[in-house]
Amino acid sequence: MSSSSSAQYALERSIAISAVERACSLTDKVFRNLVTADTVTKKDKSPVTVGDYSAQAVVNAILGSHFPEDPIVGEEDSKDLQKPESEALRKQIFGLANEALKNSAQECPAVAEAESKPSTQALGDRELTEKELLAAIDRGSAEGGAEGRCWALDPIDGTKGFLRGGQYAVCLAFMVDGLVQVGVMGCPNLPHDASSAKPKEGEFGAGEKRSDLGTLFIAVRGQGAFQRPIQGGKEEKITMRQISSLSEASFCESVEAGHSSHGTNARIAELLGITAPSVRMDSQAKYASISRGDGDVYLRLPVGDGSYQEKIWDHASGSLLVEEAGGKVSDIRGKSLNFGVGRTLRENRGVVASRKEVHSKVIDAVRKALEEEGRGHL
Ligand SMILES: Nc1ncnc2c1ncn2[C@@H]1O[C@H](COP(=O)(O)OS(=O)(=O)O)[C@@H](OP(=O)(O)O)[C@H]1O
Ligand SMILES: [Mg+2]
Ligand SMILES: [Mg+2]
Ligand SMILES: [Mg+2]
Repeated sequence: MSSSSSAQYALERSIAISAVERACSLTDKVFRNLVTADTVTKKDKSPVTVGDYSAQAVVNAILGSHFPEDPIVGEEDSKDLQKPESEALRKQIFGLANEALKNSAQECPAVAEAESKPSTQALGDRELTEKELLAAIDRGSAEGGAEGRCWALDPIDGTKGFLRGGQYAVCLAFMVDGLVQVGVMGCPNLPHDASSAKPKEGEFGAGEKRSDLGTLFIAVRGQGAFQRPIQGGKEEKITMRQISSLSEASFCESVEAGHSSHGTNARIAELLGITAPSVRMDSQAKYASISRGDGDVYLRLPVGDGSYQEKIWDHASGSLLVEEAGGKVSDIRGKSLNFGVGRTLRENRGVVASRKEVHSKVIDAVRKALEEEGRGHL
């Protein structure tokens, strides 16, 4: 077994933090300048597209300059962006991504140190060309697998939350031989302290951002889970809440019923004697929330025939955060999530995350609820 000294994966940790911070300030800017109430009523997804593509370009360019050999499994690709009718979109992405990459070395000591080594290519000295930016986005087309180093990136997780002015997350994970070793998650709209008043949804673009919003979560296998304000500040260790009985627990679930079955969740709560209302939240902010004790159980039950394969970038960083905060993450049958079989979690169905001690009880309730619905085969 490898050692878990804090030096292990220190460079991957700091480069990942720098990349996620940079992507978060970009997506925050996109939200403030491009998302309007009109965008949402008209179901115009273009701001999300600009945000997704530019954030993936920025993170991949940073990873590519420091770890040129590392494959990246990222959600987006540049196929649609290459179409002639996407020229305006390409221009926007070009401007946003280059601005975000500017001065990357000066702002982060770890990045500056790494960039001073002759083996890495400095970023920010000159603008990336459009071709280089598209290539950076397509660096995310790796197949994943069980061997060697690999990154998983979701440039904007919870796209619907992003548009609503609710929760979304920039999620980056580093894996070795299919096992997540580093997870970094930036949640620009999540308060540092959950007990502070919830941010109002629907304040599209206007006004100053509340200073207590924006939290960065970091986990390294064997080294614990931490959070700090995304703008900078001291990291604090986070752990899941200690509950003496599952009946005191509260659930965290998706906003979209099409992503996770709300009805089955309600039955599971009943079986476990849980009376607290479920907290609904978009994105991997759900994993972050239970990691610091804002809630206790994250349930993501398959909808319909259960054929949807979860994507590795939707769970890699969040699942490590929960494990390092004292939790256990599995699929609905209690099987560990296998991140080493490609771009999806094709060996798993759904996700259940909770404190280790109560996990098997939650799995039993999940099985019972699914059997009652005639979906015990899932
Ligand atoms: N059918 C189905 N089942 C399960 N999951 C699905 C499904 N369709 C999409 N997705 C993925 O859900 C990601 C967002 O998950 P959330 O938990 O944040 O859902 S939600 O935002 O509350 O809707 C979302 O991630 P992003 O695309 O990055 O937002 C999708 O990858
Ligand atoms: Mg996602
Ligand atoms: Mg996404
Ligand atoms: Mg998406």
